[in-house]
Amino acid sequence: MATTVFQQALGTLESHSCLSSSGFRHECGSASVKLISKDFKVDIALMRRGNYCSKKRSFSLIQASTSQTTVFDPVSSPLHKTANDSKKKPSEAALILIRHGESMWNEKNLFTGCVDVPLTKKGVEEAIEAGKRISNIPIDLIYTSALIRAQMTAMLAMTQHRRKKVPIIQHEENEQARAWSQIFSEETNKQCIPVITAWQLNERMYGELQGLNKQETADKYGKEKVQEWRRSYDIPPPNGESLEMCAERAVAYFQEHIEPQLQSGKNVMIAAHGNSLRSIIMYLDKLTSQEVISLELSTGIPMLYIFKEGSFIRRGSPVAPTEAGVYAYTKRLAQYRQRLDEMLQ
Ligand SMILES: O=C(O)[C@@H](CO)OP(=O)(O)O
Repeated sequence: MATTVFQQALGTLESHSCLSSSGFRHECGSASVKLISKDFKVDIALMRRGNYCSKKRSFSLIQASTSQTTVFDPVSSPLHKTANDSKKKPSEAALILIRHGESMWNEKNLFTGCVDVPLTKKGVEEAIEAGKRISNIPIDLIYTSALIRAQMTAMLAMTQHRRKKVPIIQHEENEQARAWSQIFSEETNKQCIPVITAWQLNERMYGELQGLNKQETADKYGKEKVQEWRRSYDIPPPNGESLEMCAERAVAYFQEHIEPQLQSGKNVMIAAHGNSLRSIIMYLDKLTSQEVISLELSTGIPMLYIFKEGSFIRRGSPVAPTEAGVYAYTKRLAQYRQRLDEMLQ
């Protein structure tokens, strides 16, 4: 083979790194994981500096059926591993964050919060466009909020994915729901991506602003007051959640459920909301409560992070499915992309 995708990608790494640098701090802390028993209990001492630092967490790593799905993947398939590779633990994984596409209340400029509003036609198109941008990035597991706009976005984005795996919502609300949604073909199972819905990833609860027009609210209470409710870190809107309160559930969920998946080498996509994702990005990028004020997320724009050796490395937003810089950072991503090309030619 003449020039591999990896080699091409490496050639452009430098320029893309510059493009994706956003002024946020990228240095990451470290996480140490210690196995303390055979029943999957782990003790994770998160030694991160910043607002969520120095928290020692102890929890059971629940072996959800979703995390046990054995998937054929050009990157992780034993067919492509060398004897040496198979001994190594995966130390890197892709993490895609995506805010839902435009909702019907975004269009009407209404405070939405936890009200369960669907996408507009434009939102549907944004989700499909986002799917094209990430169509070459491996995804083993999808997390969404419990709200339809995030779920629609994840599903629509996956219609564009080149692996053509089928995203399947996991119904674990009770034993019957679990039993009735079982798949009885191992082969079919391998071609599915589990989608886990979690209320903890919902938009922050906007209290008594939900359903109010943003402009009319600013006219009534003053632009500064409304901006404080919308973007300050610790001032909640009337009877609603501040970003800090939203972070308490969203970041805790991320740390307890999603980080262990990344640590085990699973590539994850999270489809959620402006503020639940702002709180997660604050954690990933170690933003201060001042810095997060100016963090704005557009609807339907995917953001890629690489989780590597306990650190999150922000790669920015892929502008196109073949953008070399996206694949340059890790050899695994480059190999995945190359094998996809070979398989799907
Ligand atoms: O209305 C909302 O729920 C959010 C996101 O659309 O609005 P804001 O931009 O004020 O956080």
